[in-house]
Amino acid sequence: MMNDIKEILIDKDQLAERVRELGEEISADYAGKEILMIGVLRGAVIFMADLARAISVPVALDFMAVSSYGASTSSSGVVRILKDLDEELDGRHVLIVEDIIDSGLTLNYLVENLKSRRPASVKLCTLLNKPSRRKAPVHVDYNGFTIPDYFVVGYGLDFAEKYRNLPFIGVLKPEAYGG
Ligand SMILES: O=P(O)(O)OC[C@H]1O[C@H](OP(=O)(O)OP(=O)(O)O)[C@H](O)[C@@H]1O
Ligand code: HPA
Repeated sequence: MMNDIKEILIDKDQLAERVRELGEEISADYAGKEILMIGVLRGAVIFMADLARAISVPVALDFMAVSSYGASTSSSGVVRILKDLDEELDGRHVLIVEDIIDSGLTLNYLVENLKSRRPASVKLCTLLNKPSRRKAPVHVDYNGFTIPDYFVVGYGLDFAEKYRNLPFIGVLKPEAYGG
């Protein structure tokens, strides 16, 4: 797997430190409340597992699966719900957890979808943000790192289901995705 990586963009220690900071900020903002963390499968799982343990207020976990990419490096623009929530959102404080916001199409759709279920609040936390690629507006409440327009993998992020278990965020060599 390492042979396919051009450079390490964010190493393991930088990830751990930023997750700790986000956890502190979120814990302070939600003092006295309970958070329903909604992870967007599958990429957010690793970030979410670490972030949940960095938060000191009570959290409940639920997951949604949506798809807009398939085995491609650019979004098709069509968001499909593959798995819906098990929890009701009525009166809950929802924190959506994502690994990356790229075109914004996935989150633009998801935020509106979740708001329509009458939660007490909806906020968004993303590990990575590529604002230069935005096609649809998304309000980001908690942002781990703003990154340039590179196709990145690792720490949950994949290319065609590969590289999710790398412990860092790395830039994929173009030849690894046929570019
Ligand atoms: O801002 P956008 O352009 O919509 O892109 C962001 C979405 O794309 C990725 O998911 P993907 O569909 O690759 O699924 P995965 O999480 O299973 O890898 C990522 O996890 C976000 O959900
Ligand atoms: O850079 C990326 N890497 C992996 N998955 C993604 N989904 C949107 N952008 C990316």
